[in-house]
Amino acid sequence: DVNVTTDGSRRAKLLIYGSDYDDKPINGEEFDFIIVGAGSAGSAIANRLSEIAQWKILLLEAGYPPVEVHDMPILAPVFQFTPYNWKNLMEKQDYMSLGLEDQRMSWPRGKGIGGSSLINYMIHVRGNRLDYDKWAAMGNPGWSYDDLLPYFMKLEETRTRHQDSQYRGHEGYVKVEDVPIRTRSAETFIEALQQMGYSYVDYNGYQQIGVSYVQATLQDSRRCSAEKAYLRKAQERGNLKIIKKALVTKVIINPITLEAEGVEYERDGMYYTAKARKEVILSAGAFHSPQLLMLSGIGPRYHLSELDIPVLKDLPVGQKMYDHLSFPELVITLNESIVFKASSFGINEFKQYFSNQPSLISTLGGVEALAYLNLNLTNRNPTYPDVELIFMGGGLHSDFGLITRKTFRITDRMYNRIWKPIENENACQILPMLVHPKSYGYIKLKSKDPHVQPKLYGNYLTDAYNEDVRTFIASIRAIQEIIQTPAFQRYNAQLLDTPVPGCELFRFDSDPYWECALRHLAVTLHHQVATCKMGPKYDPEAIVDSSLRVYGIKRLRVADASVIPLPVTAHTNVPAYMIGEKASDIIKQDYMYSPYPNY
Ligand SMILES: Cc1cc2nc3c(=O)[nH]c(=O)nc-3n(C[C@H](O)[C@H](O)[C@H](O)COP(=O)(O)OP(=O)(O)OC[C@H]3O[C@@H](n4cnc5c(N)ncnc54)[C@H](O)[C@@H]3O)c2cc1C
Repeated sequence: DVNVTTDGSRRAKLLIYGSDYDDKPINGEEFDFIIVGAGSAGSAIANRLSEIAQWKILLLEAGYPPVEVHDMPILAPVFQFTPYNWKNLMEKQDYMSLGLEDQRMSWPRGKGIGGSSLINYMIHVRGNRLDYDKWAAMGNPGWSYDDLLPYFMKLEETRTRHQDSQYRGHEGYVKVEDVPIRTRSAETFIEALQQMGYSYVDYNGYQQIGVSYVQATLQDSRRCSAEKAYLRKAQERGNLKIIKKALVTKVIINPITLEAEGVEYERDGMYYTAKARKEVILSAGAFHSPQLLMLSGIGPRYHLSELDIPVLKDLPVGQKMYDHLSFPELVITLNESIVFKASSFGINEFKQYFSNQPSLISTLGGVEALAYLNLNLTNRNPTYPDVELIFMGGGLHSDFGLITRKTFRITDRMYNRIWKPIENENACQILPMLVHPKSYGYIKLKSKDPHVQPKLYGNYLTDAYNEDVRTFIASIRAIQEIIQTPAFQRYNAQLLDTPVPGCELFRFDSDPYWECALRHLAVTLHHQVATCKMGPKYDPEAIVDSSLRVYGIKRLRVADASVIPLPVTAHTNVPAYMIGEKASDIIKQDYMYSPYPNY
């Protein structure tokens, strides 16, 4: 039906690439601001800056506009196999990813108008008060939780049933909803944690420690991407030009004055330039903002010299990168059918979805509930979690190993041994995610050709005191306790005890066994940060100051997840939106007081 619409304004013609945002490349034109990357942060900035009618804004995006099926939350993992993913792989790491194809972890990133918010799982978490208070304490004025709360509230319209209203926004562009369908296994998870003494909380409100159904970045049970939230209306303003399929190849910097003057970009094999009267803002994400800085001569001197890139500013770009690692192997079998099953999925689900009834199509690829626990390992503050537990009312077996496990590159050998035998059983999964890892990786350029992806090093589970492994094992013990609660035992819940192939030599369930299992099957949940770290001038790792200006280069800022200095107790989409909202206000204030802000 070509008239099928999701919001009354767009038609199924969007199934064709690029039918919206029907742009033409421009050459040599001047804009007030050029934003690179239409992802979560870049879209927010484009919207907010274009509120100033006399400013002319250019937003350049390497990927395509979204299509109608992006709206369907259940398809989240599928987009990793499409051109909407940059499809990066982590470099091989010794004693890590032993159960993954070629021992290389998949590190997806969204490529399109909407960025990673087009392919993410829509889990809506802002993080803990102490995350942001740490940022401020590190010498970043204006970034404490109290400073940022107005932005977290401004960006969202919270529609969830349970909420701490005074902490939540109700008029923002990003819509936050409950998932309309829930399994009884998720109810059981909530009940189990309550039996262990945890409260049901709004984890985006007063207290994060506790348990909750997942809050989702959904609008009317459909994906609410950055494109939908921030760009659809804003592009109708006459002063915002969005160009798709525009790969920015470098920032043009005057080598004498060290001022950013514009950018060079490539589209369909042709090269163009655009000039910035005021500023260039990099919002190309945690892999590509550092890549672009380095390609433009801003980065570690030794590394740029290796590639014959003239050095304009020696900064430790990409030298530190934190990420959130998770472990998808903890499967719980149950004796009743209270989980998602592939057999319950059929044409009816589509009918329900298109007639705006609760439907399985609106589920977040199986993610149903979250719990935040303090295991007293990485910190002693009882209000500050060290682990997030992600409850899925199904698992890697639910789609017969055809999609989700392939997003993680789990080998056939692993899948066939662990998950295949339970494909027809009632089973759910709890994934622990380490929120404050001690280990960190880094990024390097592979080539000075902007079309070649950078090299990404995870360096997981390498911290000196093995704290990351110990925290993971403590979280596995916590999950074992959860399974033993009366709530779960009502269903005779059992942790699957098939040994991970390669770890049979260790006694099952011993600490060394779990470490071995982690080194085979731990995977990223795609929250890479800190590659263009924000910090004060005296911080030897800092790339941008607390106004997000690149040290030593005028008229150039970075505003996206790459500036996050330390891992947050969150998935990183909401923090990226917050950074976009805050950056826009900083920029507006700078230029409202003076046309030439004082660098
Ligand atoms: C598979 C997956 C699942 C996730 N699930 C969740 C979740 O459930 N909840 C959550 O909170 N977070 C989740 N995240 C993380 C979250 O979506 C990202 O952290 C967030 O979107 C990052 O925003 P950003 O603005 O920093 O970058 P992005 O949104 O990645 O945007 C960067 C944009 O820049 C463009 N770009 C890059 N280089 C260039 C160039 N040279 N020229 C022009 N354009 C360029 C890219 O194509 C992209 O559109 C997930 C991420 C992934 C990949």
